[in-house]
Amino acid sequence: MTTVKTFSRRDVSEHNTNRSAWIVIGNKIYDVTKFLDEHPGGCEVLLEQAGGDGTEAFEDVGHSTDARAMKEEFYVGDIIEEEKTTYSYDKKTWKSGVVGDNKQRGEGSSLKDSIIWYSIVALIVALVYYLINH
Ligand code: HEM
Repeated sequence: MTTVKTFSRRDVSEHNTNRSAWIVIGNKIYDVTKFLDEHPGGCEVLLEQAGGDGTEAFEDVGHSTDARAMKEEFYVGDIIEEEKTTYSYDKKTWKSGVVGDNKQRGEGSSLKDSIIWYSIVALIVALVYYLINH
C-alpha cells in the first residue's frame, strides 16, 4: 500500500519562492520548483500561485490534457482532510468542457425560454391574422 503524504495549507504556504515552489491544485500539492523554467506559461504565473491554491488560475487557463497529465509528475501529496475544499470546478465535467457547462446552465431556463418564444410567435401570428381579416 502506498501512503499518501498530507500537508496543511500552512505547510504549503512556506514553499512560495523559486527555491521551493508548491502549488495546490484541486486539493493536491505539486512541487513545481524544477518546472519553473520550463512552464510554457512562464515562471511568473507559477510563482504568483506558489505557496497557495492555484486551482482557479490553473483551470481558468484551460490547460490541455497533456498539461493535466504532466502536473502529476510534480505531485508531492494531498491537503489534510480538514482543509480540503470543494471547488466550483468539481461540479463540471472537464472532458465535455463547455458543452456540459452549457447544458447545466440551460436546463433551468430552457422551458422558460421556449414558452417566451412560443408566446412571441403566437402573438405575431395573431396579429397577422387580425390584420388580414380586418
Ligand atoms: C503543475 C502545474 C502546471 C503544469 C504542469 C502546467 C503546464 C502547462 C503547459 C504544458 C502549458 C502549454 C499549454 C497547454 O498544454 O495547455 C501551459 C501553459 C500555460 N499555463 Fe500552465 N501549468 C501548470 C500550472 C499553471 C498555473 C498554476 C498557472 C497560473 C495561472 C498556469 C498558467 C499558464 C499560462 C498563462 C499558460 C499559457 C497559455 C497560452 O499561452 O496559451 N499554469 N501550462
